[in-house]
Amino acid sequence: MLPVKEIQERSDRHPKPSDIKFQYGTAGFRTLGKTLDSVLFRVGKLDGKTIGVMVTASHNPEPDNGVKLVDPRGEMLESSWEAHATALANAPSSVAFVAVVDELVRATKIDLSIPARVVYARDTRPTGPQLVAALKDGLEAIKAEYRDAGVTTTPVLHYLVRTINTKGTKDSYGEDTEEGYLTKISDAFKKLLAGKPPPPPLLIDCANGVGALMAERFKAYLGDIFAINVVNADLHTPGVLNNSCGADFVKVNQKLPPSITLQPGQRACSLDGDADRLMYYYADEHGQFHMLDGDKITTLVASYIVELVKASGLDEQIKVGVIQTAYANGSSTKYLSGRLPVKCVPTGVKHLHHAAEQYDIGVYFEANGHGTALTNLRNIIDVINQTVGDALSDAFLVEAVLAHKSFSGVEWDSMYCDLPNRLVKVVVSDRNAFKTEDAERRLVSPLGLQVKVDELMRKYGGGRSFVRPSGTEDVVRVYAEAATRAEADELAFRVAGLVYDEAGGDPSQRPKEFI
Ligand SMILES: CC(=O)N[C@H]1[C@@H](OP(=O)(O)O)O[C@H](CO)[C@@H](O)[C@@H]1O
Ligand SMILES: [Mg+2]
Repeated sequence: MLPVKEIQERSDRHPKPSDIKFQYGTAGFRTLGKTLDSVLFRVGKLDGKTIGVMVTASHNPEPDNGVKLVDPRGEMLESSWEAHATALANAPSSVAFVAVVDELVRATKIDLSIPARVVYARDTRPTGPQLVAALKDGLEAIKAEYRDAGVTTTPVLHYLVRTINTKGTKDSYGEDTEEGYLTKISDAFKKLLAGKPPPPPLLIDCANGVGALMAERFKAYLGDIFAINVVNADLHTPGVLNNSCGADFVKVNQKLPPSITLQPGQRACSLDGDADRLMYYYADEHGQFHMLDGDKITTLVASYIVELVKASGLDEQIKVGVIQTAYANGSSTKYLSGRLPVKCVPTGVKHLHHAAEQYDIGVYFEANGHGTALTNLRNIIDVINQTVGDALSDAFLVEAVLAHKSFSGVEWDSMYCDLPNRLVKVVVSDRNAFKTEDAERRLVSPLGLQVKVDELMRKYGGGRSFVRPSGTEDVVRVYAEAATRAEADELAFRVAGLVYDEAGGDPSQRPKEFI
């Protein structure tokens, strides 16, 4: 029996704002932190097994917050559950909410005699404690068993969910503690590096977010085999989170955070606000900045794995594949396609991860640095978080591969040369009017718009552009790449102008850079 009265009474304390319709986007619910209280109260009611709830808005500005749900395997929520989560979040009243819970229990045959189990964590955002309190209230209303993992990274929470659910089984993934996580990854990294000269010290920009806590803790576990230098680790000053630093800043601006100076030849990396995203970069001999994004990481790691598999003579038995999204740089796709199967899927780690599982070894990184490799190779398997992209463990993997190949940033970067590209946001009145097919590479709606995009593309040799609605922000994104910087910009701004006009944008507000 559902404790209806209890749920209803407590739900009344967390009313849903009537003017908001919550959407489960590319990476969960995400919006201004202060509007999310009712969502947090409601999201815990999902399953009989241990699931995870991560309160974070990742690379978004500090006032935003959000919630990511982690399935019992420690992976991103199955899409079938997203509809349930959305229905729960949008029930207009506590009475309607109870009815949705009731319907969910019946439709998915949840056994109410087994208490729901939830482990939750939050990043360092100021709205985190209040949202966690709402979540706790919701969990108590349904008499769930819960564990508070405190302030930690998204990958640690994914790790905890997997270890809790596999505890004592043959699939045991490790100790269900932060120490277990740190030990597992650092031990495997040390084994991978055995016999190789230690990599040069690595500067890690933690975006003034929770990744700093974990990076600091790793130091003790890495001993003297690998030195890390943690910067942008201010967890106290208001407003600094993801501000002019972190993975998103580097990717979007294609430049160093102003707080960082690199010596010629030095390599460094940036995490995002919940440490599941990684951008690498280095300074060349003239001190010039070069970015090594998710596509470069895919290329480095996948090529290395292909070499290992070939060297072991197992290339007939072990299927290695790469998964990308439409945002992958065309040059990376070209380079990789000549060497192994490459598949394109819609944006969002949940799509990439599930596609990667179809291979014996599946490597995926979004261009913006979310990713991991799912593999059966011992040592590699342990250094990489198998549940979700994990910026710190990904960085260790990169360092290990570079050490094995005796590569510096220069050799890594020269595997292929990025096509100049531009990403533009277009604010429209209804982004849901934009619908896509072919892994988001083509528009099916608004009708006729794709034909016009195609016409523009044909004018640029090697040009490629596509339009899709964002799943995390209220905008439509336009991506373009072409042979030169100027052409990539021109194509992107032309397509952006087209989208703006087609969507009925106000001519007086039209951004001046749109052509
Ligand atoms: C172009 C781009 O960078 N899109 C990002 C962004 O998704 P959108 O659906 O494009 O808003 O946020 C996602 C979650 O963090 C991330 O997985 C994805 O790569
Ligand atoms: Mg993130």
